[in-house]
Amino acid sequence: MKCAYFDQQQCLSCVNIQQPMPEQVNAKSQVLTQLLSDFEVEQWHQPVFGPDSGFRNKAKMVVLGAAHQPILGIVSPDGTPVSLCDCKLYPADMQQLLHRLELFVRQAGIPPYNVEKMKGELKFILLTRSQIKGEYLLRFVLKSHKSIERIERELPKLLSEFPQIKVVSVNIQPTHMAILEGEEEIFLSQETRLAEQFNDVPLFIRPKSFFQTHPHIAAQLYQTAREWVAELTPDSLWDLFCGVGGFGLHCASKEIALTGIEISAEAITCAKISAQTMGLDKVEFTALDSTSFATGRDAEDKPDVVIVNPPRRGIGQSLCESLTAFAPNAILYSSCNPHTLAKDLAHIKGYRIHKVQLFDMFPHTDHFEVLVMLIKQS
Ligand SMILES: C[S@@+](CC[C@H](N)C(=O)[O-])C[C@H]1O[C@@H](n2cnc3c(N)ncnc32)[C@H](O)[C@@H]1O
Ligand code: SF4
Repeated sequence: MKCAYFDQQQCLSCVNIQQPMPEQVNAKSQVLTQLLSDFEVEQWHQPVFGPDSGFRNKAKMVVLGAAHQPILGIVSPDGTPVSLCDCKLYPADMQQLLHRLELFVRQAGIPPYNVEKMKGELKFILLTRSQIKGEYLLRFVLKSHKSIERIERELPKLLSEFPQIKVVSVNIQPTHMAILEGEEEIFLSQETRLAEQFNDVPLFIRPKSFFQTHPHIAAQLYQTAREWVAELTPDSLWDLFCGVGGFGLHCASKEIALTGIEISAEAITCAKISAQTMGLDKVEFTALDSTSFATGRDAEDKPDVVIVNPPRRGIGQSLCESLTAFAPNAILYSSCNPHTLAKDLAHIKGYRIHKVQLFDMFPHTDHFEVLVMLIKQS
């Protein structure tokens, strides 16, 4: 794909953008094969990839420039601010809204936060789009409460032009640190969650809950997990690092019991609403650390299948040892980092690697998602 920002070295996020998608996916497959070369993989499934543009549902824009001329984008490698409202990773309607938000900041007269001078108010604009209805969750990350009134003053006009914006909130991030968001979240809309749907599963997105950034691929990933789990005909499942519940909710049913564990309380709230909407009652979602949850459980308690989908650091040795100890019939490991995946696989004992499939969740970058199915050795 062609990207003028990349060609002019203004944004270098998509390191592989000049390669056609099939070539990118081939290169990723080779990396994965190499990293798993110490293991015997019974079935390699065809990699899954999607369109090269318009796929991303989340924009994290740094607010730069000045109140009379704000810029939503990034600081380019040469230090100048660059507006990324035209970034082709976003669908066309999202690009249009990003432009309108630049105008919003100007009309509201909110001074962008200047990291060097440690002055200004507006740090980031975070925008998430649902693929099911093209609706939006819009968040303003501010240094203090000072500019909330200005946002409230301009908001009705924006919402009348873009009625698809359903949730609006302000996040207060008072520290100077390079973190994206703070503890305090103030809703400026009646609605507090964005409704999404992958396959036939209703999902909900709230501020501060992780959500997959490539709906087209995420839907196929969850569907594949559902099909692989169905082959195992389990009575009970654990979904560890479950986020808003995408994996577990695809695999559970009225008959199959599901326990979902996730550190973020916001995400657990979303998962519970989904389960209720789906009429699943053999489901329990709890906000806990996955390793603490799994440690010390006795074998009586063990589920037939465990799904894990950790952050980039992987599940770690301790959780690998717990899984080895209570030995469920199968483990599905969905990973966004094949390096930590390979390390973790070496620590899970007594399993064979039945299937592996690559999902190109992060096109144009070196990153990708892998789904692995482990079956207990008999
Ligand atoms: C890669 S995301 C996956 C989320 C979910 N499975 C999905 O498909 O959207 C990893 C999740 O792990 C959660 N997490 C991070 N550390 C955790 C921990 N120690 N225990 C439980 N969950 C954790 C994060 O909040 C995040 O939601
Ligand atoms: S993130 Fe957008 S602007 Fe940056 S290189 Fe990728 S496509 Fe281009």
